[in-house]
Amino acid sequence: MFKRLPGDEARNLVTTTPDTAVVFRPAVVTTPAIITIVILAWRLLAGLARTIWRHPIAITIASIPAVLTVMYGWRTALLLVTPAPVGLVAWALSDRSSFARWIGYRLLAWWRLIWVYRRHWQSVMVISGLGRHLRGRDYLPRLDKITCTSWADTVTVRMLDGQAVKDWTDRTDHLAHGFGSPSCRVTIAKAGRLTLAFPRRDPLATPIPVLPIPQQPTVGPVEIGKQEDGRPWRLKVHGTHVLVAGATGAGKGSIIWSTIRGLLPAVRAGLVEIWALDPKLMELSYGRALFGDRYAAAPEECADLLDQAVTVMQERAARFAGLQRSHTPTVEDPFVLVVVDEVAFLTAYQADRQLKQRISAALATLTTQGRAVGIGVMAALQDPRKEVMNIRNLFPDKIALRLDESEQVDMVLGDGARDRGALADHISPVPERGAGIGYVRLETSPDPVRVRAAYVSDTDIRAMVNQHEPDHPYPMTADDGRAA
Ligand SMILES: Nc1ncnc2c1ncn2[C@@H]1O[C@H](COP(=O)(O)OP(=O)(O)OP(=O)(O)O)[C@@H](O)[C@H]1O
Repeated sequence: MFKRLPGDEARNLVTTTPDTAVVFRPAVVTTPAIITIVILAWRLLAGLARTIWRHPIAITIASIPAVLTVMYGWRTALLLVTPAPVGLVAWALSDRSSFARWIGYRLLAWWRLIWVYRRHWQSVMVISGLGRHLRGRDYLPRLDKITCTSWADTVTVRMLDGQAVKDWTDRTDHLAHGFGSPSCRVTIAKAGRLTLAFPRRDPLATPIPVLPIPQQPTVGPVEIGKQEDGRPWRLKVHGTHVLVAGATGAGKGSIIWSTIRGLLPAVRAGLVEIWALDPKLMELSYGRALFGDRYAAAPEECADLLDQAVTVMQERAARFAGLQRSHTPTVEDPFVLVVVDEVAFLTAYQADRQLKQRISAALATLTTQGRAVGIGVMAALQDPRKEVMNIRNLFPDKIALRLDESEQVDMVLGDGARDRGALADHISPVPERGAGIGYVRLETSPDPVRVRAAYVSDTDIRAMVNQHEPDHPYPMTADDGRAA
């Protein structure tokens, strides 16, 4: 127990014994001013040398005007130097993206390094507990490199010896707020080094309008929206199974419909069949004509349709055995995508035990053996708990849209996904701001990617149906509702 004592050295004097007259006075050695000046000058020189060493091009460019002024006087220097900034402005105005790539983002990175990261580094590290203050010295993780993209800063750091990645993933909140960003995502760059991504703005803040139907038939990854870095979000459906989890109104429909839309030309070419299970009688019934007689709503019909899919799967497996190990879609053996909206209606909430077991067994069979023979399952559900969906781990690719609770994120995307920045429970419940936004964790990568699906409105679905099947038996009119 330390006790502060009054007096002129109060800050430095302590005693371990309460109410005692014994006082330890630290010896104060006055450093001569000249030594302090030499140390400061040395630090200044070392800093200058380090800057020249690290940024030779920037230093050369910055010193050209000064050198020209000394050699030829300021008028000539001004005349010689002016074309450079004028040229840069012209470049920026005429080709913004190449200017940003070569000059703009580099300048921004330098500015953000000085103004944001270096300025706040020490305080954020110490207060968040990632740095240590021991015996008067700060031990801080090293800030290595900053790069800027159109939407985020990527900061490479070297961890302190003995630190674990979890030490950082546990503190993403501290880091995000400390550096003035809405979030922070941590990925491993290499042993001992991490990459922290701090978004500066949200490129997914506004809804993405429906994407055009592809010109060519494709079963390859289907473009269904945009990734956070601005690149298209292409969802693989052939050769995998996809689980889409999200609370009510999270936008599961936009993922299902964007996928169907992207596959339409292949459906028309006979390379893909979409089998729809719509136990809620809401989402898929609206585009029923696209599925022909591969559409089921009543639980018994759904069970029958799933059994049919299993039969197709087994028949193909028997035929392919020993001949081919992967499936190539053909008109004879098209890729079958079984789309299930609200799968829990058929499993957890199904009162008929026998039917429930039949459906669960068929789904488990398809998800364990279907992908090699060209049968894929895309299932949507609201509640990802194991009691509701005990086969969720059989889906290699998972998408977490807005979820109600933070624990649900790891249930959908797997352990540690939320720590790695998949904040699906923070997605806005306001449809314009949050519907269709989610995090994807692909089989091949542990790092969740933030995405937004394009919004396929009722009018778009109607247009798809009318364009695909002008003579279909379920004509769509402007008055049709989704629950038709
Ligand atoms: N990608 C999107 N972009 C913008 N808004 C969207 C998007 N997807 C859906 N919305 C909006 O959110 C609303 C709810 O979407 P949707 O019905 O697809 O959610 P859901 O997850 O299927 O909900 P539920 O489980 O209750 O059926 C839509 O009516 C629409 O207004």
